[in-house]
Amino acid sequence: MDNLEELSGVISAVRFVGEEGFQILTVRDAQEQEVTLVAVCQPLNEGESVQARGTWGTHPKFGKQFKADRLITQIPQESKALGAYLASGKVAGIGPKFAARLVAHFGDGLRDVLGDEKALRAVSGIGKKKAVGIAASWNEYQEARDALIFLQGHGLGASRAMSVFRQLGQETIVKVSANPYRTLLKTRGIGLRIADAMAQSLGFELTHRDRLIAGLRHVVDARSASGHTLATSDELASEGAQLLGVDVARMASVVQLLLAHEKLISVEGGLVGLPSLVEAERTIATALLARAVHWNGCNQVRVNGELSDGRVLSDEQRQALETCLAYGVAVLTGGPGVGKTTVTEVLAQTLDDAGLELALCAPTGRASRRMSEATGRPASTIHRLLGAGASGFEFNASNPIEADVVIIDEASMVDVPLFLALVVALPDHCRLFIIGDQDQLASVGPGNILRDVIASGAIPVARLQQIRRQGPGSQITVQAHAVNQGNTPQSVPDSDFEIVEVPEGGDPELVCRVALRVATEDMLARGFDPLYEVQVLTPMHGGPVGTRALNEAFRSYHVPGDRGSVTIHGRQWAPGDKIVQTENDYNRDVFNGDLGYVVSADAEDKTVLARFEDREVLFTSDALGKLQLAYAMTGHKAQGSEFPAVVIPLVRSHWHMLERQWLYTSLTRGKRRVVLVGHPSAIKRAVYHVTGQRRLTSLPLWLRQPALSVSPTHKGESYGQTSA
Ligand SMILES: Nc1ncnc2c1ncn2[C@@H]1O[C@H](COP(=O)(O)OP(=O)(O)OP(=O)(O)O)[C@@H](O)[C@H]1O
Repeated sequence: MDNLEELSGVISAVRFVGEEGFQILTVRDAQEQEVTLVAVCQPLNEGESVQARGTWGTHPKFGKQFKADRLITQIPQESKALGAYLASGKVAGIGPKFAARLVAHFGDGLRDVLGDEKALRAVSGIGKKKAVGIAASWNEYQEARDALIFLQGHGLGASRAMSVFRQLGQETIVKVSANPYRTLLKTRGIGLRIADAMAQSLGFELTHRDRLIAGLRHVVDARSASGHTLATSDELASEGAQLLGVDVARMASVVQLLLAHEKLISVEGGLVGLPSLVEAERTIATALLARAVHWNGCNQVRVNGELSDGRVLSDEQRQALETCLAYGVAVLTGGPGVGKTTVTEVLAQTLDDAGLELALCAPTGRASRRMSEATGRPASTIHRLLGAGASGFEFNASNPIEADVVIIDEASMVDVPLFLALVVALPDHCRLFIIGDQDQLASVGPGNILRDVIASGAIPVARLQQIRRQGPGSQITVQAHAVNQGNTPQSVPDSDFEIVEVPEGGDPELVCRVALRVATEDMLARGFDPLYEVQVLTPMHGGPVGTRALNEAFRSYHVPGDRGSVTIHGRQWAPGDKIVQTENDYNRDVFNGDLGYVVSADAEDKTVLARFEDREVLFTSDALGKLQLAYAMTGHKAQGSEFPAVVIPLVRSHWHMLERQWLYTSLTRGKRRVVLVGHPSAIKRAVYHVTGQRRLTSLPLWLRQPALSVSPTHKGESYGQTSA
């Protein structure tokens, strides 16, 4: 049972109508008291009777109000009230004039005839067309109302009910009653828990086939959301059984059912996966193996290993370059400062000199800009290279990109769907070089491309191990390698790496305050601009030292007293606010992970003007949800980006998120200064805690299966048959 209270009354005023059905209303309740009702539901009008369930609360500015969780409207029976209701424009074709005529003609019987076009035609001034229009509109309105009552009656909140009705339309009741799982799970915003509650309310059995299938699909989706493309059948059955509270044998038979219907695909050794992902990995393997052969064209390329600035490649780097030049596909990998960029530069120059057309790309906007700066050549995001737009990718298997060589940087971030899109869009003759550090955090999306390709042994890999970034002050690189090898990092005086320890056991907010001082006053004293050059990275969003708390603290420092801030959709925007884009926006040319600064915000137009590097971009209301404050961000969000200085607060309360790969990735984001601030035990935990869980994927299987190799486009020995 919920603890919701009831409120019923008649709407006496509509005070505010926002987006997505958000409304603030005045309601005259049964005691003739005027109260404030806040609801997210279908548009309501004055004169309408409402019955709401929800909670009373007090808004800091607007005082006492009732927040509705469920809300149904009642259509008045009494002719005068119904006339006022219709006069408000609720039913298409009826305004004040016709409402009055209808009331005069039908009196208290009006409600019963509104859906009957023949009866309506008896009223003077209502012809056939008008009568048909009114009846249709009324019936539609009634159906909508019935659907909302039905959905709420079976436990959906008012705003969810409205969203479901908007997506399913007039057939809502029939569709949902017949198969709540299939229907509701296809609608945006509804997950298994809600669909299941609805189905239970409709009387579906716990062992209903649709419930079991929906549960199993949920388990499979959750696995791919955490990066796997495969699972064992036993795992799926037991996780599904636990989720739904049914026995494992029953779920095991559902796994078999989905396999029989090819909704799951069996790989080998009891492993199963989603057909789309497994097929994608198989296609990737085929495309890579086809290129893993000696490439004749480059025998003519002369490699002298000299850079324009006089640097000469080390032996290790030269070997790496030669491996890349010898094959149609190769991986160039290594930790920070080992010369990946340097080798890429020479590789690109050599191939360019050979007259080949190059395309350089990286998974994020920031990484591609950095690649371009480092190599002195144009580079784009992978999405941009593939011509991504609202309707998908312009370049694909039937319309390949025009390039002889593709070099992709920060490959650890690329997931299976994006890598698939890239490899299928390569022309047959195109070579592919994959550059990245396999010890960085894995891609957000499913798969483990870089690690899998390296581990398979089927694709040539050039490994760089010697640190080339020299100098006594250059400790970031040294300490990053130490962390990667499981050693506790050391604070080195007068270097670019420092640890500021905060005593344990006290208030975790102390770490937040010390981090603030380190990232502002201390950085300023060392010549860094705290707003533009310093980035704070933390493992999580919540808690006293998560992004939310840190952003609040840093905002108070950078925007004291909310200087010049305006409120749009309940969020504050102030000139100078540091923000990050959280999804790719091709219309605005702003990409996931891009950092910007608010220039101005307009409460009236609900727009925010922000500067991204040297461009100003206008964000309209619909795009604001994709922007977040970025004084502090998670290490995951910063993947692929670099900053002049990085401050990393670490506290014991981050415990379960503290992990070596995360720390390694975060501290390699800083180029000129990195400071760890926090509890010594939290730093140790981050170094020693290695999440043993590897992603279970099918790419290594396909790469190792010789039967899968396709005949190479270019004649030559395949990689596995040579001594390279
Ligand atoms: N052969 C070399 N001779 C002299 N300096 C070198 C050589 N190779 C690399 N360096 C220098 O070492 C530093 C790191 O090299 P580079 O940026 O290529 O490494 P990276 O692996 O791309 O590093 P990160 O991943 O941290 O960006 C640079 O300052 C570079 O100029």
